[in-house]
Amino acid sequence: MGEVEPGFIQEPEHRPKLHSLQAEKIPVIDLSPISNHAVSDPSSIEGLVKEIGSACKEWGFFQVTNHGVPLSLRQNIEKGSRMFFGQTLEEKRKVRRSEFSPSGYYETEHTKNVRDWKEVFDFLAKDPTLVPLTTDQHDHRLTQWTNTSPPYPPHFRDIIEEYIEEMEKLSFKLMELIALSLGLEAKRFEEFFMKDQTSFLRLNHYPPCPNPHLALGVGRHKDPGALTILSQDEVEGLEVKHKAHEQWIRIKPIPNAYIINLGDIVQVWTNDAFESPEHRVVVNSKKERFSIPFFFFPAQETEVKPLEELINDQNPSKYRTYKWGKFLVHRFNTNFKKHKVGNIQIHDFKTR
Ligand SMILES: O=C(O)CCC(=O)C(=O)O
Ligand SMILES: [Fe+2]
Repeated sequence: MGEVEPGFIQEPEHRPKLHSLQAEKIPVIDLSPISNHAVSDPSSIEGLVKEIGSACKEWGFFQVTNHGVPLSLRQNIEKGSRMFFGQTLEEKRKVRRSEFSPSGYYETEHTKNVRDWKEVFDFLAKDPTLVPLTTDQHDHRLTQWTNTSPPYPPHFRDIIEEYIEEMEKLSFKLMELIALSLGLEAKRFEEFFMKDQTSFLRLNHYPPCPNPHLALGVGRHKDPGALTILSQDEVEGLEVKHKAHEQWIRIKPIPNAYIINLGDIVQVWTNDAFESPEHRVVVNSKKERFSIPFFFFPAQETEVKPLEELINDQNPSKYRTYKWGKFLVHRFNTNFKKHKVGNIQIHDFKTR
């Protein structure tokens, strides 16, 4: 990626300030009380559940330490990602994603119709992943997405698969803590993910950018799934918008911690008690940056709507039900090409 061509340039109001506020305040939560076992005795983890609940309420964004993911596995995948992106464009394009499956390499993603300053490799957690064939609400046919294997570095696919298993384990634990923090049973969310989840892992590479004040690594957006577990390297760039102050805040990398953010599905399930935070990635002119988000997505047939237990006459449902699979396929189709209209958003299902 050489010049900042017009397709990358953000409208003036969305261009980044290169000296943003530092987020010392983003909660850092120690998961050691649950890192080696499932959440069996809620009373032993009351403090932790409270911390999770307030982090979700105030930010929808937090970091976790002592999360139980082996460091060696993280180092292996980070090294593999550097080696993969270090290849020539010609090599990487041999494993390009296609119109028929989102897995593979691509460097033309658009967020809100502006091109992102990044290149990406996507890998599905389940191979095959079952999804609707079309976005048409009345079309019940399904299709399968399958993975594209990165041929280099050697054994990279095995490393990715092993890493995804750890991401899934951590996601289930976090969803249990979130459920408890809402006064629900720990396993309340499990059914949506046990069979046919549509999660995927993304390797992001943000090359140095000659005009970092004009472009973004990823434009402002909310993640559409239930939650995201992000590994970022030591180069800063991720920014989150604080709900109350409306300011962009830079997340300071903590070595070996993971950044967790809630996605739109949790916002709908909780009827806006927890919100999915808007975030973006700023690039810089000197250093390249790598990150690895895991997007925890439910099964395609999931009907997303506020949970019965969390709505009542005083707090009626704010959303119409939508089918996750249709939403996902809609997103995939619009991200793949530049479109005149914006992406589908949970806002489209808002009733009040
Ligand atoms: O690279 C990052 O720090 C975050 C990337 C991100 O927000 C995304 O891929 O959805
Ligand atoms: Fe994101």
